[in-house]
Amino acid sequence: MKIDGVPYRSVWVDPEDGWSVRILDQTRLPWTVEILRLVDEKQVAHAIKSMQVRGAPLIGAVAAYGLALALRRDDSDAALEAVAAMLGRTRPTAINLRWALDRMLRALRPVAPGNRAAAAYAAAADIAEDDVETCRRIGQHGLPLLQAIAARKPGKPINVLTHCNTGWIATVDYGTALSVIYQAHDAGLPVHVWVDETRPRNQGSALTAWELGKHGVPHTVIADNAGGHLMQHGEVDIVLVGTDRVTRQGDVANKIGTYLKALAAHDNGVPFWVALPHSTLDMSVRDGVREIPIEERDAREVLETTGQTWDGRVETVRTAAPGSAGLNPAFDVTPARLVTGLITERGRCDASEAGLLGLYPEFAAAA
Ligand SMILES: CSC[C@@H](O)[C@@H](O)C(=O)COP(=O)(O)O
Repeated sequence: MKIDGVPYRSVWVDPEDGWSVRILDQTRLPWTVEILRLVDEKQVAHAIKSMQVRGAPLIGAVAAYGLALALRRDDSDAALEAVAAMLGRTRPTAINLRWALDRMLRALRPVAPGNRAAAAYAAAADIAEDDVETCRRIGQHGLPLLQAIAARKPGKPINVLTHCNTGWIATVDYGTALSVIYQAHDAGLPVHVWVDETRPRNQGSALTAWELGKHGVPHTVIADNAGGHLMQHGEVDIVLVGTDRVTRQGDVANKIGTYLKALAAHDNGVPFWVALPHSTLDMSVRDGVREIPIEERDAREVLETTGQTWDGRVETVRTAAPGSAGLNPAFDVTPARLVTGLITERGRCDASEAGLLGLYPEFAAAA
C-alpha cells in the first residue's frame, strides 16, 4: 500500500545494506513515519515485544527474518533451534508467530550448515509473499458482503465497525479485515468506517485511522464504549475484525474488547465477521476461552496514554489516579456462537469445525 503516493510493505530486506531488515516503527505512528534497520535477532525480538511491529501475520514474517539474520552469524543446529525458541517467546497469543517459525524450522533443518542463511532469507521471503497474496484474496472474498449491503441501501454509506488495526501494517500488505474495506472502497462502494479507539494502545485511533486516511477511506474514530450505542440506533451495518488465533471450533482470539463488540452485535442483529489468513488457524485447540494463552502487558499501558501536544511533541501522560493499580490483558476470546462467519483466502465459512474443514480439508487429520 502507499504512504503519500510511495508504495511500501511493512517489512522488507535491504540487500545493499548487508541484508538488514527494514520495518516501519509502529510506536511512532501516526506522528512520524520512521523506518528502523534491524541487524540481529535481539533487535527483532525487541521490535516484536515493544510492538514496533505488531499484528499477527506481521510478527510471524518479521520473526522469520529474525531467524535469517541470526543464521548469518551462526548457522549451527543449536543456534537454529535456540533462536527460533527465543523468537517464539516474544508474544504468546498470535499463533502466526509459531506458524512462521515452525515453517522456517521445517525448511531449514534439512539444509546443511553453510547454506542455511541464504535458505532462511528465501524461506522468510516465501512467508512474506504468501501473506501478501493471502491478504489480497481475503479482501476479494469479503467484498461480496459489502456489495450485498450496498445493494440493500443504494446511495447510502455502508457503515463498518472495526476494532484494533487489521490493515496493511498488521500484515505484510493489504491487511485482513481492512483488506475487505480497501477493496470495497477501491471498487467504488461508499464505505464509511467506525474506528474503535482500541485502548489501551490505541491501535484504532493511531494506526487504523492513519491507514484509512492515507488511502482516502471515510472514517470516524469512536470511543471503544460507543459501538453498542451505534448498533442500537442502526448506525452499524456490519462488524469486521481480524484475529490472532482461531480454534478448531471457530472461537476467535483478538484484541481486548472484541468480545464485547460481538455481544453487542449479537444483541442487535448486526453481522459480526472475522477475517483471517490460514496462518492464524490453530486446529490443535478447541476451546479458545480455556486454551488460548492471553498476553498480559505492562499495566502502565492502561494507566497512561501517549499523544501529541498541540505544539507537536509526543508525550506519555498518566491518566489514572496516582497510586491506582492497573491490569492489562491484551486479548480476549469471542466464542464461535457470536461469530456470523469467517472470511479466509479460500472463501467464507461458518465459525465451526465443519465450516473450517470445508475450506481446509487438509486439517481433518490434525489432532
Ligand atoms: C492482522 S489483524 C489481526 C490481529 O493481529 C489484530 O486484530 C490484533 O489484535 C493485533 O494486536 P496487536 O497487539 O496490536 O499485535
